[in-house]
Amino acid sequence: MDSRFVGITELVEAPSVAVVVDVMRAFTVAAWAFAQGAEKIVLAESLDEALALKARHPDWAALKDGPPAPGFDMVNSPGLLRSVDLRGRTVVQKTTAGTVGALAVKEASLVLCAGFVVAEATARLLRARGSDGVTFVVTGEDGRAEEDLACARYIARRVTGAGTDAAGFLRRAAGSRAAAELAEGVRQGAHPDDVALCLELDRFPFAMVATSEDSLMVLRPHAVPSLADDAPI
Ligand SMILES: O=C(O)[C@H](CS(=O)(=O)O)OP(=O)(O)O
Ligand SMILES: [Mg+2]
Repeated sequence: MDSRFVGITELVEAPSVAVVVDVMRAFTVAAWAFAQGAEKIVLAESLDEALALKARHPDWAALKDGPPAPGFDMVNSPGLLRSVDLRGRTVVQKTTAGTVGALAVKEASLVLCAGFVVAEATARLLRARGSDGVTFVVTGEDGRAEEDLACARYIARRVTGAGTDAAGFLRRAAGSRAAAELAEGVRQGAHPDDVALCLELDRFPFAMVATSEDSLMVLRPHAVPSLADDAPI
């Protein structure tokens, strides 16, 4: 498999297969939202669009990064989200990096959103699809965020090679600027457990697939194929 690792601004044309990586924290949060029962996540283009969607659908739950804000129900923190009951709910998510990265590749034929918590499921889905080339969108810090690069490279290795040791990749992510900022309280809307939760390898058994639905980009959990189906097709 040919893997490319690019920042959001380096995307010139829609890749065929895109894995959009945001470890801290958008796609760790998205995975927790599904674990808490959310049916789907609508990725909003802007804060205004998120609020407009919420106004049109008052039963939806709107989520943004940074501090809490009027009109939004939740912030972009896995530690805070893990105690929220989201059964059957639609979540609208808008963050600085993760959701922007996913929307930047909305024309791709397959868009997966990922972090360490869904790494193996993501790799297995790519393996099952037999994808020749995968573009990993490293959403943080113009493509240089250590936590996203480490996760992207780990997933790429898991697609092609068995038995990749995760420890070095997780260490690299733990030493990232994002981890330090979360630990030091620089990033708002955070819980003390956020870094640890973002570094929980394979916490969830599903991948996350984004598709266009009624002109919105919608993220849903996707059960991965069983081991028996793992050979490329
Ligand atoms: O909530 C986060 O951790 C970040 C916010 S920022 O990029 O540090 O301002 O958003 P995300 O899109 O989840 O990286
Ligand atoms: Mg990030």
